[in-house]
Amino acid sequence: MSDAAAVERGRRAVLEHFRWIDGDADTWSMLREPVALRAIVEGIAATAADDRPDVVVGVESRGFVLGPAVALALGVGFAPVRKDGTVFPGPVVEQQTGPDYRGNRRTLSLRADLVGSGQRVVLVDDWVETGSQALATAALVERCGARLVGIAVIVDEAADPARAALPGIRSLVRGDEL
Ligand SMILES: O=P(O)(O)OC[C@H]1O[C@H](OP(=O)(O)OP(=O)(O)O)[C@H](O)[C@@H]1O
Repeated sequence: MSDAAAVERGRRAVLEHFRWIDGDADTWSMLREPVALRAIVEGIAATAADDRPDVVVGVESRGFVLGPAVALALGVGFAPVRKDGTVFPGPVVEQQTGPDYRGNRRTLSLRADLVGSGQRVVLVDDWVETGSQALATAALVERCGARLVGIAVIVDEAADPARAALPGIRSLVRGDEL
């Protein structure tokens, strides 16, 4: 069972600190305040705990901030999903995304030696909208012989087609609450 009190503390922190800035979502300011940062990290971890991950993955760049913190809270390790042909030594699998919320297509990469065959993987990020990056991450994880069993984010604004194709999305708030 997830820790409902921790999820609620995370949710309150997001609703208190979230801002729109010139029409763009600001999910950085909420991480600046230490009590909110802890509440958000622990809240995401509480939502993800039921998925019993062996490893957390996070997509560059906001997933690199939240992912390791949530992994620490869950007592598991972290593996990065990098974007767009960056130097990434080791046995790498690559996957192109569909158009994201800005219409951009990305090439995501994951090191196959960091995700073990048969492992349960949870994706941690700040936001899911079109689901393009989450879908590509699911494909990468599968090609490593593992399985994406859940997605844990601050904000769930997932489009219906992506939601149907993805594992369960757990979030602190929905997009229409912001
Ligand atoms: O559901 P989607 O349409 O794929 O969008 C969600 C993704 O987009 C955002 O990242 P962004 O590409 O803005 O990169 P950033 O974290 O470097 O700002 C967000 O952090 C997710 O990773």
